[in-house]
Amino acid sequence: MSLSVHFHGTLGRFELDVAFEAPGRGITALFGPSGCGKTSVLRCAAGLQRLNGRFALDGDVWQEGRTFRPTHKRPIGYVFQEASLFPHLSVRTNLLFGHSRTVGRGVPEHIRLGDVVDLLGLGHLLDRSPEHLSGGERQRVGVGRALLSQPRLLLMDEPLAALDRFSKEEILPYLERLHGVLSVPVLYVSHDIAEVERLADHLVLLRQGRVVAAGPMQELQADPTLPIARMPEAGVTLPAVVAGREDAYGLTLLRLDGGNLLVPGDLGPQGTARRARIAASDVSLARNPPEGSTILNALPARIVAAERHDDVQMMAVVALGEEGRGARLLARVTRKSWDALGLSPGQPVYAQVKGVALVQETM
Ligand SMILES: Nc1ncnc2c1ncn2[C@@H]1O[C@H](COP(=O)(O)OP(=O)(O)OP(=O)(O)O)[C@@H](O)[C@H]1O
Repeated sequence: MSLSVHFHGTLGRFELDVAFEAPGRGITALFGPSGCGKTSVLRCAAGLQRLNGRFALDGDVWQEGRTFRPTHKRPIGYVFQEASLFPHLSVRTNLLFGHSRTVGRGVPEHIRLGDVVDLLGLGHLLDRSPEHLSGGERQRVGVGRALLSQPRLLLMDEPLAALDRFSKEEILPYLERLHGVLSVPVLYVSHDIAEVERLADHLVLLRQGRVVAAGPMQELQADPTLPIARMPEAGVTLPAVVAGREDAYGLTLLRLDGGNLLVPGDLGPQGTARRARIAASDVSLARNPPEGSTILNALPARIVAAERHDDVQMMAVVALGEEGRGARLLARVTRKSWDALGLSPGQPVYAQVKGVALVQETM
């Protein structure tokens, strides 16, 4: 853990008291409903807002007691909802804007123009004017510009919120590549759970200025007591590796921790790393190996926890593998079948996976 965050104080009538630790690598998402304090935490991290508390990155203290490093002395890149690019400068010059103010003044260059151009697919746009870019392209330039200022921390505040669905889909794969390629940690604010699940490795759930839970994405997703498990789209995102093909049927075998899944399509050569999303509504439970079913995937697992979801449904957490030591899935099942099968935590079951949505490449 090398990002240590604690801010407390009041903003107008809003009380913020947020403390969490996060890894010094990868994307940490701050997620919660509108007005819960996400942007305020980011502004405090940037030094744009001063509340009491402490902020340290890799042991380097930016705020503590009377110590308060002003924004211009914090090695951060900040990406907002809309990139404010200079309209009279080319994309290349816009990209290099922060670069000249850091590398030009002796800051070591750990992120180079060529790397950013490759990562964000900007090669064909370099000589264009920002006025002739789509919304998604502008945001990619905004991200590139922030990275080229050689930040040690990237702050992203709803970077996709202003984009239409099509542009969002276009830019997401570029952002997905960020955490695989760069070692710069990212604090990422969003109120869109689908976006957060695609991008983040670590999650901080906020509510009314407080941290509800913080931890690795997978762990929090599989906690039936948290508000994200109550959302209709609840599910888990698991690391997976392509383990083989069934060419005759157009299927790919994906290896998860504790079990294998057959999924449609060509997901790349053996060994390709993927992120597989399995929705709670796509998992059902059986006490015996299912016979005569069209469902391809029935994985041995063990029930580890269960919560009543509503009047009709239960939310169960199952851990894959006969011993129940593997990855955890959520399963939303009716209370009626839960009772009829006499299910309870500790029992061995078969998790029937009806569908695997979103299978992304990770690098
Ligand atoms: N400088 C300020 N003065 C007074 N109130 C403030 C200030 N900054 C933030 N607030 C209040 O703090 C609360 C949290 O705001 P914040 O923008 O951090 O929430 P958020 O979770 O990012 O919301 P959204 O998702 O809608 O952007 C809001 O009620 C806001 O009005």
